[in-house]
Amino acid sequence: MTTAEDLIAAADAHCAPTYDPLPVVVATGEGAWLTDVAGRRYLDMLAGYSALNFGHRNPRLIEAAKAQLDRVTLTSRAFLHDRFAAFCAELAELCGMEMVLPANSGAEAVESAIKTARKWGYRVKGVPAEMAKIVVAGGNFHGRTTTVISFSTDPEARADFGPYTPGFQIVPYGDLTAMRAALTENTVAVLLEPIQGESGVIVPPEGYLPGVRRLTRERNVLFVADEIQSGLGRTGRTFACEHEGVVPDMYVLGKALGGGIVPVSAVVSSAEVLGVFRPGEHGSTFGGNPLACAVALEVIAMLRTGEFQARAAELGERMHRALAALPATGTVTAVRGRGLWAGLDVAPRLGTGRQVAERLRERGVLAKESHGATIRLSPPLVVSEQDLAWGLEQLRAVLGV
Ligand SMILES: Cc1ncc(COP(=O)(O)O)c(C=O)c1O
Repeated sequence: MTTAEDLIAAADAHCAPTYDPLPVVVATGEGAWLTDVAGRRYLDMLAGYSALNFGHRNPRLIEAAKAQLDRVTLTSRAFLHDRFAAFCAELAELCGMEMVLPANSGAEAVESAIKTARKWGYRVKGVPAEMAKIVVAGGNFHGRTTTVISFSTDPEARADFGPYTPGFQIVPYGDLTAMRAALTENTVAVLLEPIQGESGVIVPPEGYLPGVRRLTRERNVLFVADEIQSGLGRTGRTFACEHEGVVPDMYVLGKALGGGIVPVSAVVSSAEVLGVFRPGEHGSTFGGNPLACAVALEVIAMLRTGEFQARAAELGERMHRALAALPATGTVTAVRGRGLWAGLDVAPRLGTGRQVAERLRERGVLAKESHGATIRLSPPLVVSEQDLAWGLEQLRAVLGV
């Protein structure tokens, strides 16, 4: 039998070393649980960075995917297929918008949103050629492509990948005064995560998102919400923006939209904004493919029930109540988050976030560190109350409380 050690060594030998995965080799998954090649079970408290909101191999999604596999899987956009119109219409409706630009990965959708905002700036707002500016926040994470890392403030993500794409201005996250000062007549968009995921689950101060909405409306600037990680139920609402009653001009979606089965992403906006394109100006061979549409349609139908959002809100409240007790123990210096999503900063005496993640793994819980001392928790929204409580018990045991 091939052991986990053999498989890890083979992956190390043949895969570009862009990741440093925990030493576990998964063989199967179901709901909130993964099983490794030796048959050991782990509670998945990461859920593919929120791509698995509906759990591993969700039966409804598997059924939708299998049915579509038996019909047609790819046409490219050269021909329409019979799931495409429904996918666009239903996703637009879920977002309270009118049009969809389909893509595959999160970064591709962010790139598409940037291109959309620039076209809109030149064709609708009347910004002079090559002058469009997009305002983004410090600590952002929007993906790994060259344009997207051009405005990253994370040296690790950015170093040695230049030359960088111009046209972006970085302001501190959560600072409305800085945002107001940054908006000029050539600003076409503000691009923000309503909660910053990769940075450690940073929730902006109350009033920030409505303030950005007000400012962008006053200055005729598009408010682009990257809800790739925060959206589709994770925070207890369909969109994180909803917690403050904010409706952006554009949503960027990905991850959970494909139910953890197929990569699906999209830009969703008004007909005025997405209608700026003409055929030939943008495209994607796999964007909106039949398999992606079939799975995403089922994801949308599941979100329409409101069941997953309610579950994230209820279990999230329990989780945050349990986590809120940790700072008093001196093991954790800060707890942040919303819904079934949390970032904890571990006290330095407990070691690095990575070391804590390793100790969690030894106890049967998979979670991931981010940036040194932070541990992120984002279990599938289908996790049972008992399993979640067990996972949090393992966390307390690792912290020694
Ligand atoms: C907010 C946000 N935007 C964009 C991305 C990039 O998505 P992908 O990895 O699918 O390109 C991520 C991924 O973590 C994300 O969290």
